[in-house]
Amino acid sequence: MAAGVPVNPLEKFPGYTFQKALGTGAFGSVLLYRREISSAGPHEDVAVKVIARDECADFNLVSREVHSHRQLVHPHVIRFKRLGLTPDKRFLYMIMEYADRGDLLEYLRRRGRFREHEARWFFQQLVFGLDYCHQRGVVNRDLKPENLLLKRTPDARQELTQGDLEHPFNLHLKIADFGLSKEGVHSMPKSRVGTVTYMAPEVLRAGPSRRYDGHKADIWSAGIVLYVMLFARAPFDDPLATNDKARREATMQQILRGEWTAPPSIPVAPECLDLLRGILAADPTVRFSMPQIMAHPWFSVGLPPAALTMNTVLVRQQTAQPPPYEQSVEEVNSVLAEAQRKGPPAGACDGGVGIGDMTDSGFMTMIEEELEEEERHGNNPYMVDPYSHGAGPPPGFQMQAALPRAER
Ligand SMILES: Nc1ncnc2c1ncn2[C@@H]1O[C@H](COP(=O)(O)OP(=O)(O)OP(=O)(O)O)[C@@H](O)[C@H]1O
Repeated sequence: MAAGVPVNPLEKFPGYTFQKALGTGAFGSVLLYRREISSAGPHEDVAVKVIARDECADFNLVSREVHSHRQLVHPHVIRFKRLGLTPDKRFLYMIMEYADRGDLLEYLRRRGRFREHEARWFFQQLVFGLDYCHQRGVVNRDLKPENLLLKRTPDARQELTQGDLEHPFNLHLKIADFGLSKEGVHSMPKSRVGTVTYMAPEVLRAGPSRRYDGHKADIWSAGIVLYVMLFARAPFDDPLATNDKARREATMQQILRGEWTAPPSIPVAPECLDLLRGILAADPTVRFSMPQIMAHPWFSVGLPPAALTMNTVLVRQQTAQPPPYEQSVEEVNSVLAEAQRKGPPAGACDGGVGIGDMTDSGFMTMIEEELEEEERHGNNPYMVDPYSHGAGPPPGFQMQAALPRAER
């Protein structure tokens, strides 16, 4: 639980019953609640992200996350439901759809690398979710297995005693975490954000005078996710580096050189390698676009033809008639405005997890404003030391072979 976040911040809310804490991120804690839909019976489980309203909260990021996320209504995107302030006004909360099977990284750890058709199943879902976000004008910029959540399909729930419920085909993948996303006119961001392992070369090279196309950068990250699912290791990495900083530097250099290979000990179909080569092309102008990925023979196996046009139809419908949002944009803006006004502090932020600190993967999440500030001071933001914010490397931090998640 993030520092200062009460055990049950919604305790005064009728109809909400606290279940358990789900985890802690850079900007708050996520809690599981059961919400009554009607007093007679039906209920739904929701994930509630709680963010302290003190100096730990960066309202630009929160506002960006909420506005990007709110408008995305798709089977492969976690649904945003509502934003509010706790009755004591000390915490912002964001109510979202709950994904009950954890994240893709944990799942990979539990199950080991996926077989090709299993990796394809998740990759297809990721691509459909991402393509939808792009068509709605939102680039994610932080795609990684930790931000891809899994939820049992409704059928799987009905067959509780049947077979392997943890089988990939019983799981739906949903993109979560739009904290680093950008919308519309900003879709050519000029900054580097995201987690190094999943960052495209042009993102590492970006600067105030060097913009990059966030769509192509997201496609690169999706390609890294596919590689990780197939081979249970990252394509760019130096596991033998003596320390985390050296490892990060080596990873960045490898990404910039754009050199990667598939482990010969794990054979995959030539079409699969062809797709990976198209996506992990260092030059974003020749990198596969969404339509190229969707038309690729490895990708389209098992898909009904209608699947390929589903997003275009959905986006057209949602543009003509906005989907039923739980909360109007005016209500969201008024919560954000109230949250930004001076109010009672929510308590000390001893989590040390401010901008620029270590992420799950032990790499730094680089936030644009900070990087631009670095450049204004003549520093190379590429060289920003993730430990310079006083956090230091997490105690006992050690990357596992390929799929690291540091203890918080
Ligand atoms: N909708 C959700 N359903 C189920 N679990 C969730 C949901 N949203 C977040 N979680 C879990 O809660 C934890 C914290 O999530 P959060 O989005 O705050 O941070 P993060 O993605 O881990 O980190 P960061 O925000 O620093 O990238 C994660 O372990 C995540 O898997």
